[in-house]
Amino acid sequence: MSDDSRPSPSGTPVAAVIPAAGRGVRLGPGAPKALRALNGTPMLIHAVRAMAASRAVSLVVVVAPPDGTAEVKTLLDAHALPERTDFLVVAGGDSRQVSVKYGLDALPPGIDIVLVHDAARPLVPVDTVDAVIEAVRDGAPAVVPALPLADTVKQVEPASVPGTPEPVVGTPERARLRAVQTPQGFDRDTLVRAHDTVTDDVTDDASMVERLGERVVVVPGHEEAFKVTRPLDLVLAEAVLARRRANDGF
Ligand SMILES: Nc1ccn([C@@H]2O[C@H](COP(=O)(O)OP(=O)(O)OP(=O)(O)O)[C@@H](O)[C@H]2O)c(=O)n1
Ligand SMILES: C[C@](O)(CO)[C@H](O)COP(=O)(O)O
Repeated sequence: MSDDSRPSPSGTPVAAVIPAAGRGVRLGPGAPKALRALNGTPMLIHAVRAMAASRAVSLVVVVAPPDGTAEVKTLLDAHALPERTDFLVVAGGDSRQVSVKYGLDALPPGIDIVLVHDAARPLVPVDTVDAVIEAVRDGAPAVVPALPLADTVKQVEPASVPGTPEPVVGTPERARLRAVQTPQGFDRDTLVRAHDTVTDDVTDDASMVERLGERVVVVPGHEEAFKVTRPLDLVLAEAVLARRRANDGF
């Protein structure tokens, strides 16, 4: 998986926090989403390999389902992972935000850049990971990979009577919208401050940094960094893996 011929990027060590404690309700009944198999390998292992494929990443912290830390440790031991990377497993919380916080709390000193990467985005290419790291090293306190939208987006109000159509109240200019992926990359102190300060419910870490008034920038995301959320996404993920196998024997 990792290409050890790739030169190691210079700079401070980078850690990746992988929130993997969700249940995967939208995927349907079964094991916690991160532990479900893609091409015979747990989604989480694909995500861990995607982070460890970057030669800049020296530590991966997996935030496991609270009742699944032993199982996750066993999985990490059972799968071939780069020896140059260290791994830690901690228990997650009730929301993604809390799970990420628990991952941050486990980071040792000496890590200056932190990636936060969904276990549910198992197929992000290493070039995207490295592009995020590079942008943080270039001085941005927060970096998100993102893609332009294919669909037009409408803003709605809740329906006045449940079950009836929702009124549309606006159409944001699509050219200025981006669909945001992970890994999101941060200056560690900035991200820790955001998690210590912001109490609103948010759906990504960068929006916490935005609330601090700090600069957040976008780098190009990748279509293979999509989030496995609903059953059709599993079909797409298997197809991407089959294409990779056909192309380069992955
Ligand atoms: N309490 C939680 C909830 C989510 N996550 C993680 O956050 C990532 C993105 O969340 P999402 O895709 O929404 O996963 P789930 O919360 O599992 O999905 P659902 O909302 O369908 O239950 C996933 O890797 C998930 O494991 C987490 O670590 N802790
Ligand atoms: C962090 C994220 O993947 C960026 O698109 C997304 O916001 C996670 O959202 P979810 O509510 O956990 O599905």
